[in-house]
Amino acid sequence: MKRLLYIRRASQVVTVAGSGNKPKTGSEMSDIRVIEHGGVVLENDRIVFVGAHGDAEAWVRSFEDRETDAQVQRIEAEGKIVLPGLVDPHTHLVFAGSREHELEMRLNGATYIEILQQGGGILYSTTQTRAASEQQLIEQSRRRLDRFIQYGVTTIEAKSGYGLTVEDELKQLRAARKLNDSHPVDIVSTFMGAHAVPSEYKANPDDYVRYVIEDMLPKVADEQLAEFCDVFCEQGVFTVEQSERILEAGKRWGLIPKIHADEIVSFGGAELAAKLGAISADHLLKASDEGIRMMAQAGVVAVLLPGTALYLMESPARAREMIENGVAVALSTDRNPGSSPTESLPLIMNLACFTMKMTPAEVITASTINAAYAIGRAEEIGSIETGKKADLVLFDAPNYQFLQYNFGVNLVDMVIKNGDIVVQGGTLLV
Ligand SMILES: N=CN[C@@H](CCC(=O)O)C(=O)O
Ligand SMILES: [Zn+2]
Repeated sequence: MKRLLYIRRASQVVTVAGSGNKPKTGSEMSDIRVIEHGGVVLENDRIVFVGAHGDAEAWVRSFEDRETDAQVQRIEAEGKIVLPGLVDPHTHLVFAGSREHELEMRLNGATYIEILQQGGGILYSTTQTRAASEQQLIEQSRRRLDRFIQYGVTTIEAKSGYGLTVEDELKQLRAARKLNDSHPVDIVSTFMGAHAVPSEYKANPDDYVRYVIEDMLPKVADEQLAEFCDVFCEQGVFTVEQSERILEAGKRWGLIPKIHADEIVSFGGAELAAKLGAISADHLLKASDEGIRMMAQAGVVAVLLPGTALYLMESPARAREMIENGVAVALSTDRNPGSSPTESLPLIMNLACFTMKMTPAEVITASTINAAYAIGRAEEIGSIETGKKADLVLFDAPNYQFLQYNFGVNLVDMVIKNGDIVVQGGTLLV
């Protein structure tokens, strides 16, 4: 028997359609294709119709005439807006513990990199993650996923990078895979063995680079545990040359490059992303003019993380210059234990408006279709178009601007994942 879910009379359906086969750039980022008083019809896990109310009613009636034993569940969405399920293209989901003790260190003047170089930061989380079992990682990360979906996020990318040994990196990636199989949020995995140089290699960072290339990458590829390879390319972490070696090796194993680029200093990360044809370069607080120009030309998506800039008390990335120069911009929480402990992508969307001067329409593009491009999923998710996955979020808002106008509140009313209602009235059902 066929089963339809029909969301009717939404005050707006924000489809974010029309990107063709590339991310939205420049003025396209403002073109979010809103249908006033619209409806969306889902059949099992697919979108089968989207349009104005009258057309949606006619479509469903004709369907019911044809399929007399079909089940149609109607969801009244008056006063609400419907968006594609939000996509978070940069998280460090799987780790153990937390680092609240670092907040006061930073308030007293210690920098993020100084804390890392003293064995704290990423290395502190590495110690905790190494000590945790795969099952413990799954349990801690599942709670984070539950919060993600309550904020309307239906797909995330998740990186390894708190193991920094073969076994512990594999443990993180296997945990992500099991979570993907058991939780409604879809997880796309990235191998990030080059997140920091572990203490045991402090004196010989190049040996660690070799270890990542020769010992970690083949195993990750062999178990098909990741689609992307990422590197923290930063002064005091991995040099441009080391990053290039790792990402080129990743490519040889079929992993698509991503880069943590120009976060703390202008370091050539954006330029390297363009040179390697990376799918995204992320952070970019200190990206150079030339780096921005090269990214636009090479079609590298800029994944911007304004929550991290705020948390590190730094100026945010130059989103306006990027958009004006033709770079496709996406947004992310950067969920991690040390520089962005939040699952609230809607808060990040607020921050993108208020700290980077992105408009509400650009922010929606950046959190849906462009984010989907940043993780190679744009054919399936990121917009409300027939044939795409039935991943939707309904916000208790009369129009899309209302989302950015309100600040730090969760307006999610309903989340539909693969055609199933998983959040209703803001409450998690699964
Ligand atoms: N900058 C490097 N990595 C993470 C932070 C990881 C951590 O501090 O634990 C980031 O993207 O912000
Ligand atoms: Zn990160």
